[in-house]
Amino acid sequence: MSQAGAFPPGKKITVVFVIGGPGSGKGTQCSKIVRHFGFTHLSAGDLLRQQVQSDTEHGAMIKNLMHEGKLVPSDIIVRLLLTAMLQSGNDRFLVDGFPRNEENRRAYESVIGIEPELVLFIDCPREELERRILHRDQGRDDDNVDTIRKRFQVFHDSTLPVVLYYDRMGKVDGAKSADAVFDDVKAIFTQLLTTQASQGGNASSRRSNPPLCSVL
Ligand SMILES: Nc1ncnc2c1ncn2[C@@H]1O[C@H](COP(=O)(O)OP(=O)(O)OP(=O)(O)O)[C@@H](O)[C@H]1O
Ligand SMILES: O=c1ccn([C@@H]2O[C@H](COP(=O)(O)O)[C@@H](O)[C@H]2O)c(=O)[nH]1
Ligand SMILES: [Mg+2]
Repeated sequence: MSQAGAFPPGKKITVVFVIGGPGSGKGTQCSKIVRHFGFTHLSAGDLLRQQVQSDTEHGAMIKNLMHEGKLVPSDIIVRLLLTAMLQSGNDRFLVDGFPRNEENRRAYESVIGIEPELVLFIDCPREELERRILHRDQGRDDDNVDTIRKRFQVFHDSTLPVVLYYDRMGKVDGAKSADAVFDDVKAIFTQLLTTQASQGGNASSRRSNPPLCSVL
């Protein structure tokens, strides 16, 4: 059953999914969007890492799956996202790195049920992604050559098909500099928020709107 009713009645909630390969700059762009457009950034990976660090009920299982580059069960991540959304008090959310597969998408739809108004897809060649991750130096357990290969495989096999499910997709060239990518992101968000303001409502990602940007 959808939890959209868990939000204050009459409050319009805007959700944007931010998707891209490992190291494509999702977190980097989300920080800029937060500063510029006042969204709350919910990184699915960060929420899971917090669970590992706080040694919670599922901490050990999550740690092992992440180390293997595998996906954590949908119910866990959806519950974390919903809790973070409700706690934030905001009405604009960037969901970074989720959904990762079809099962994630369905679980989100049935539990949270707020259709994303945009799927921002950050496209970047694999060699560049690998280079960035191996230079990231943030102490992430999964930033090693073996796990990176597995994460790429999951992205290619499971995540890309989910991106294609959505009509309302904004695709940017993530191989440019972070500031140049943000120029493109800014244009997409400005268009989204302007359209929302003029329509006084949602511009849902599954309605027959033209894509904001070129599709894959
Ligand atoms: N456009 C860019 N050009 C060069 N380096 C970048 C760019 N965007 C981000 N980076 C760098 O690449 C690394 C990965 O970026 P970031 O953590 O934002 O990616 P991500 O998509 O969130 O990755 P993950 O899926 O692994 O969480 C970081 O070190 C970041 O500083
Ligand atoms: O929806 C999700 C998001 C993430 N994971 C797991 O976390 C790691 C790291 O994710 P980042 O987005 O790169 O921070 C990912 O490889 C998965 O193991 C997940 O299971 N579900
Ligand atoms: Mg990230």
